[in-house]
Amino acid sequence: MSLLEIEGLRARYGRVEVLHAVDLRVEEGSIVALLGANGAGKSTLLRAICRAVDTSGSCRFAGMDLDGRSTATVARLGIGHVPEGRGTFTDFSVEENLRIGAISRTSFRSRSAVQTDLDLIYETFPVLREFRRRPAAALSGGQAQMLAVARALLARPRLLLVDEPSLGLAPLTARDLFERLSGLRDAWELTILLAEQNAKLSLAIADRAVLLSRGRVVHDGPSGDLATVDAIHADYLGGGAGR
Ligand SMILES: Nc1ncnc2c1ncn2[C@@H]1O[C@H](COP(=O)(O)OP(=O)(O)OP(=O)(O)O)[C@@H](O)[C@H]1O
Repeated sequence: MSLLEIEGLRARYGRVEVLHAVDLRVEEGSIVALLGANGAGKSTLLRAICRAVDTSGSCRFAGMDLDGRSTATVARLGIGHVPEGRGTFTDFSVEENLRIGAISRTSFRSRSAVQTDLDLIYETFPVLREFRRRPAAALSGGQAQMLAVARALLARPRLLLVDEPSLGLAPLTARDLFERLSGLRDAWELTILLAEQNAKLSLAIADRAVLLSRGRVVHDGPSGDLATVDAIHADYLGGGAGR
């Protein structure tokens, strides 16, 4: 059984369908890159998994049917979402943002477990420790992206959905962030579904790549395969982002 099993998933905004019968499997412990040009449907697919958009079709997480569940329930079941644009509370301090991430679990996990995870976050992202009393608004783009990922981790998700983390980052900053993301898999026993336009960065850390084009999966294969690289080139040159 895969951790995430999606079959025939459709999603729409109002009357416009933007995902058309998408099939996708994500194995536990893997990193899967969800690639595609602007408007391909990557963000919508992540929102559909979180039940934040009108969907039909089958979506199962750890064997549980997500149909009819609320976004909050999906989060409690163990799916963390780092949305495009980060979604941190800019007036709050870095540490307040992190503690907000842990709220969903404080009822059943002790405060010391949260503190242990905070320490682990600060080991992984030392700059967040350094700036923990600063407002999130004062962080650079790369630091803000680290905070967004870190905040999602504090809910202890099994599956982390990360939307376009490289957006707006300088190339070196983006590479550093992706290397950290890759390291999180082991340290946090995570499975990661990474929606990205930047194919090169994503393929460097992913086990598998799924290519979306106009709301359909047009390729699904190991990230190191030539067929995968060819499919991405063809799609991006054909009408895509060309990065
Ligand atoms: N809130 C919305 N209301 C209506 N249409 C939307 C909405 N969000 C996205 N869309 C449309 O859905 C389609 C898929 O968009 P989506 O944002 O999922 O693509 P994407 O692959 O994530 O693109 P990008 O890389 O630019 O973020 C696009 O045609 C887009 O215009």
